[in-house]
Amino acid sequence: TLGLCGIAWGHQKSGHYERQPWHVTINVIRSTGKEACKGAVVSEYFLLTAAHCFNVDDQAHSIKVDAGGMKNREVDAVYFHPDYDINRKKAEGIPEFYDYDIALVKLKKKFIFSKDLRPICLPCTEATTRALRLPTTTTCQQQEKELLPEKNVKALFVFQDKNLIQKEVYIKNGEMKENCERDALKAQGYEKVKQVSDVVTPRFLCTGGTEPNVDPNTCKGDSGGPLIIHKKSRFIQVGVISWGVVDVCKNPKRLAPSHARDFHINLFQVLPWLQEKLKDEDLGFL
Ligand SMILES: CO[C@H]1CCN(Cc2c(C)cc(C)c3[nH]ccc23)[C@H](CO)C1
Repeated sequence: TLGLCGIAWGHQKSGHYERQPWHVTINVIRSTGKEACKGAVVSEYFLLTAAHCFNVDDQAHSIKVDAGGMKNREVDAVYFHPDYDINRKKAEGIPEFYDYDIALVKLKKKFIFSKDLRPICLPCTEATTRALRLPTTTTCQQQEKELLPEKNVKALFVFQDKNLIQKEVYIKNGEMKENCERDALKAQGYEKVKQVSDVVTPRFLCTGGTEPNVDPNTCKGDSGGPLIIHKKSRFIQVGVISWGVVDVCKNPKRLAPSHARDFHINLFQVLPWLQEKLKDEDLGFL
C-alpha cells in the first residue's frame, strides 16, 4: 500500500511546500475569469477537493493544478460525489446547498513524490493505522473514535498568501456542536432557512467561533482545502473545507464575529464513495 503518508519533513522556515507537501492549488480557467480552490494530494493520481469549485460544464482541460512547486499540471477527470447538487433546495429558498460538497480530481500524469510533494493520510486506511501506531486489527470505527472523539478536537487548515500558514481551529464535536451548527442560520442567503438541519447535514464538521478559543475562519478561496488532525507527528485529513458563514477575506480589517463558523465535509461520512473511486490507488482501505 501507499508508502509514508502525512509526513512533512520541513522543519526549516515554515511557509514552504515541505511544511505542507500535499497542499495544492486548483485553477479553473473560465471565459468569465479564473476561480481558484485548494486541495490535497491523496494518492499518485488523485487529489481531494470541494465539488463547488467546479461547474458541471467545466471541462477537464480548463482545470490546472499547481502542486509541489510545479504549475499547470493537467487534469484527466473530475469525479463529483453523486449526491452533490448545490441547486437541490433552491425551491425552498436555499440558494446554495453544500451537502456532499466533495470531489476527486484525477491527474493526467501521476505525481512523483518528493520532499515537496507527498500524500496526506486518509481515514480508514492501513497507512493511517500505521501513522497513528495503532494495532493492525484497528477498525475504521476505532480510527474515528481516535481522530474525532465527541468533544472539542484540535485541528488545522492551511491558509496561503505568499506562504503556507497553518491555522489552528477546534472541531466542535461534543457539547458545542449544536451551537456551532446553529450559527449557520446567520449566513447571508440563509435568511429563509427554517431549521438548522436543512443546511447543516450529518456530513459536516463545524469549526470557528470564540469558544474554547477564538478560531481563525476560512475564506472562499480556502474551499477544497483539507481539515487536518496533527497527531504523533503525522498529518491525517478528516475533512474538506466546504463553506462558511462569513468570508473573512472580504473585510480583512474587521474582527470576525463569534457567529463566524466554517463547515467541512467529514471524510468518515463519505467513505464508500472514496473507497470506490480510489480502489486502484493501493491505499489499503480498511
Ligand atoms: C449561502 O451562502 C453562505 C454559505 C457560503 N458562504 C461563502 C463561502 C464559501 C462558498 C466557501 C467558503 C470556504 C467560505 N468561507 C467563508 C465564507 C465562505 C457565504 C458567505 O460568504 C454564506
